[in-house]
Amino acid sequence: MRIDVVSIFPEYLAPLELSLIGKARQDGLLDLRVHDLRDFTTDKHRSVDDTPYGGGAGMVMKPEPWAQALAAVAAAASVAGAGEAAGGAGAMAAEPAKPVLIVPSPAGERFNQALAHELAEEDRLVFACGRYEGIDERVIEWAEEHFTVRPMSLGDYVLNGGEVAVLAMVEAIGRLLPGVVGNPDSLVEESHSDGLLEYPVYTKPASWRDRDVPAVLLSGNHGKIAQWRRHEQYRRTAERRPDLLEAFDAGKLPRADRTAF
Ligand SMILES: COc1ccc2nc(C(=O)O)sc2c1
Repeated sequence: MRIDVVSIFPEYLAPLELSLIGKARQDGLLDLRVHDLRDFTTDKHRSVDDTPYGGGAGMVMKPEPWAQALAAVAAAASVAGAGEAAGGAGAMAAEPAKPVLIVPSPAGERFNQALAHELAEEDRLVFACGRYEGIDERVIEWAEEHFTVRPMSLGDYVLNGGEVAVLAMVEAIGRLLPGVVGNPDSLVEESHSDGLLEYPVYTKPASWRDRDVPAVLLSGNHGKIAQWRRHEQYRRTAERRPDLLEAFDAGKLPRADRTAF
């Protein structure tokens, strides 16, 4: 997968050079490139914002730098994509699918684990990090010609810009790519992988500050352990995220067990 991120604060994306995502980049599992929006300005002040039409507080990001930056990214990525799609030199170049352009925004669709899995299947993702009061809306309209545009939000709160949302989304998506996480089994039983929150985990010592690990986990009875873990998932989800439980089919657990917590 190739990911391009455009931002006026490229250094904000430095954490993506660390840990699992950083290693995935070094191992060639993820081709992630960060671009400075100011490199696509033409004035001596490298300006990227201006006052809002209609008045109001704050500034709005100018459309032309964004169009220049996104067109450059689309062109570069499509060259790479065409090569891949055509199976190398000599073959007829297949028309690559339009990259997905994710625009972090409080006015976007809510990002979640299902979307992380969906986006992890894409060949290319482009992220446009807004700042100030946002990006001139005409950029989003124009971008539809070159991208599948998806405004996306981390949650019902407002950040100062898109970079923090991109850090979270790139980590959530990148860790799902083949080979990034050492043991792919660890992706199976984590929160939201099956619609429920994950069960509690414990390690040595078996007794710590007068608190003992649940005895079932020391029993060696794998059937009982699986049953206990499943029950804990339901209990935690009911306590902390009843909204998820509503979305989760009650038919997967006999009614009698559900009333147990
Ligand atoms: C101006 O760009 C912004 C501003 C706030 C904001 N908040 C987000 C969120 O996901 O909460 S994304 C985002 C982008």
